[in-house]
Amino acid sequence: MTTPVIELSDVHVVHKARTGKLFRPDRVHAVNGVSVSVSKGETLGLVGESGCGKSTLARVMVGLQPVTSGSIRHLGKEMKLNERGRKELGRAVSVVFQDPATALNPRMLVRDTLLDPFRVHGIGSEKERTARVRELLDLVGLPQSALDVLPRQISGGQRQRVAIARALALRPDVIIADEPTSALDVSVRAQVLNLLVDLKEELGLGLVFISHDINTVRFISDRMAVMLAGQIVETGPADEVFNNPTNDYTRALLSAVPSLL
Ligand SMILES: Nc1ncnc2c1ncn2[C@@H]1O[C@H](COP(=O)(O)OP(=O)(O)OP(=O)(O)O)[C@@H](O)[C@H]1O
Repeated sequence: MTTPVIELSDVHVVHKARTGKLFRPDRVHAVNGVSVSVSKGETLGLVGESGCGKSTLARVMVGLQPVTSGSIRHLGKEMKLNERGRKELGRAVSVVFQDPATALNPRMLVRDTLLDPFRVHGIGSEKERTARVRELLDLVGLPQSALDVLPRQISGGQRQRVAIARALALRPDVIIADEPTSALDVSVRAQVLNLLVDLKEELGLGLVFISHDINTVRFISDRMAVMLAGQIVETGPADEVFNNPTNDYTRALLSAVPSLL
């Protein structure tokens, strides 16, 4: 078996609650003992309803969220979440967020948005950076003329392609796509999903696809993990989970019965 690119073991994250209302717990156990991994060339689908801890888990994987306990390994090496470890994880794993309208700087030309990761990490000469930026546009199916526009001058689907290009800039091993199509028009959702799948295959990436929609997760994933209240309650090959769910909550998601939780 190949070494997973990212492997989390028994990760816990406890947030301090945002408001200290009466009768409301002052702590939220957002991730409660999660062990999960993703390998190169594999799509792991993470499904669960709003508030179950998916985004917190995504932030852990990219090194942005300190963990209360548990370990994170990158290519078998345990990562300490100090400045160096965070930087290493941040290069190996990148994220595509839900809404490209807010994820992209509205005042930055696409060219500068794509050059930014190289500038921040001090990588390459100006000429090498420009060549790589042109390559990135090709990879995500955008014309070179897109370099000189602002995010608001292109469509939502094109903006998400820019966000995907930026996520690919530093040649990560893993891309985390956190509800990457929910803010887009229905008509362009399938195109963006197909682009992610094509890129995963072409570049041998690990892809973590996060969604509350189990049907989309099944369509895109090799393996699926179902999350409920900070825990993974079911995991396995996507078709198996979809066709023979063993957990009641997975069954509820599949039959689209509104959950009372
Ligand atoms: N920085 C934070 N401080 C305090 N509580 C937080 C913080 N981030 C998340 N939470 C809480 O932790 C729980 C899990 O949130 P998280 O955003 O990870 O879930 P999610 O499944 O991604 O939800 P959504 O799909 O709505 O983003 C929620 O109860 C949320 O309110």
